[in-house]
Amino acid sequence: MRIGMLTSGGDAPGLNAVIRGAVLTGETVHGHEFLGFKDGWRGLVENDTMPLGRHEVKGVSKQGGTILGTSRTNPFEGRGGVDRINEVMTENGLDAIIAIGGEGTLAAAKRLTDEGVRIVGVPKTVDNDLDATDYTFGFDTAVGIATEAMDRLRTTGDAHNRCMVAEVMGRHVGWIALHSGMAAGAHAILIPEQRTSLDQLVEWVTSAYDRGRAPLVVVAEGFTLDSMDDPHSERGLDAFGRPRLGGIGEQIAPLIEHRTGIETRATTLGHIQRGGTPSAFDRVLATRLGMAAVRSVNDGHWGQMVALKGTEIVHVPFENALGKLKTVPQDRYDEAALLFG
Ligand SMILES: Nc1ncnc2c1ncn2[C@@H]1O[C@H](COP(=O)(O)OP(=O)(O)O)[C@@H](O)[C@H]1O
Ligand SMILES: O=P(O)(O)OC[C@H]1O[C@](O)(COP(=O)(O)O)[C@@H](O)[C@@H]1O
Ligand SMILES: [Mg+2]
Repeated sequence: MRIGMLTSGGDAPGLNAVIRGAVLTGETVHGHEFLGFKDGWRGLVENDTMPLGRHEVKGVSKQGGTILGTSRTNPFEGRGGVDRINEVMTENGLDAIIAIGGEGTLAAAKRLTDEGVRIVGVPKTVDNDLDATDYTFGFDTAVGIATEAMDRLRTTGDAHNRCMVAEVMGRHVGWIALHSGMAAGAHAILIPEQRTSLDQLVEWVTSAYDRGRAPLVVVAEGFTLDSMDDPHSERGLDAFGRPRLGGIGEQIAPLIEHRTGIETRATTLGHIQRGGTPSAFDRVLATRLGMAAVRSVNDGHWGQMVALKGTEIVHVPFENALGKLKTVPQDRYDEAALLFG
C-alpha cells in the first residue's frame, strides 16, 4: 500500500517518533511505501509533498518538532474539501492517510472519513486533554521540563525569600500544572477546572511563607480567578480563531504581592515546554502508536485512532475521542490540594 502521512496542530515532542515507528514498521514488515505531506492539512490540500522512507526517519525519534512541519490549516477551507483531497490522493497513488493531530485534526479527519476518505488517526496533545486515551505523547516531556524549571525557580525564590509564580501550558485543562506542581512540591496549583479565589490563594501563600518557605505558585495559562470572566489573553487569535492565552502569571503576581507584602516574581515557561528532546516515555509511547497506526491501516480501521489504555494500545472511533475533554477530576485536584499552603 501507499500511505500518506501528516502532522497537524501545535507540535508535541514525540511526533517524529510516531513518524519513524510507522515508516519503519510499514516498510520493513509490510512492504508499504510512504509519502509525507508538509505542514498538516495544508500539504494535502495543496499537494505539497516530501519523500518519507527509511532514510528520512533515520535517528529522528530523539528530535523535537516534526520533520513534516505542521499548521492549523482547516482542510475544508479555501480550495480544500473532500473532492480536492481525493484528487490529491489519486494523483499520488495513495491508499490511505495517517493523520497525527489533536482534537481539531481528528474532527476534520472524522468529517473526511464520513465522506469516504480512508484515514486513521494518532492522537497528539501536550495538554493531555483528549478523552479516550490515558496519556498522549509530549505530556511527559512537558511535565519534565516544567518540573525542572520549578526546581530552579525554588532555589532562587529561597535565596530571596520571594514568592515565585510559574505559568505553564494548559488551555482548557490543568494536567501539566497538576503533575509538574505536585512533582515540584508547589504550595498552590491553579488550573482551569477550579475557579479559585484570590483570598484562598493569599491564604496558601501566606501559610507557606509563615513557615519559612519561599512560596511556589503554579498556574495553568487557562486558569481564571473567580473574579474573572475569561482566561487572560492579550495576544490576539491563533490561526484557528482561538484566543492566544498566556500572561495570567504576570497578572496574579502583583495581586499576591499587594495583598501579602511578599515580593513576588512570575515566569512564563511557554513554548520551552514543547521544544527539544522528547522523554524516553514519550518516545516509546509515540513509537508504539506509530506502529499501531500501520496495523490499523492494514486492518482497514478507517475513522479510528490508536490510543493508550493502561499499558495496551487500542483502537477508538474518532467520535469517542471528540466532543469531551479529559479534564482533571475533582478527586485528583483535592488530593493535590491537601498539600497546598
Ligand atoms: N471541526 C473542525 N473541522 C475541521 N477542521 C478543524 C475542526 N476543528 C479544528 N480543525 C482543524 O484542526 C487543526 C488544529 O487543531 P488540533 O489538532 O486540535 O491541534 P491544536 O489543539 O494544537 O491546535 C487545524 O487544522 C484546524 O483548522
Ligand atoms: O502557540 P500555539 O502554537 O498557538 O499553541 C499554544 C497552545 O497550544 C497548547 O500547547 C496545546 O497544544 P496541544 O494541542 O498539543 O494540547 C496549549 O497549551 C496552548 O494554549
Ligand atoms: Mg489541543
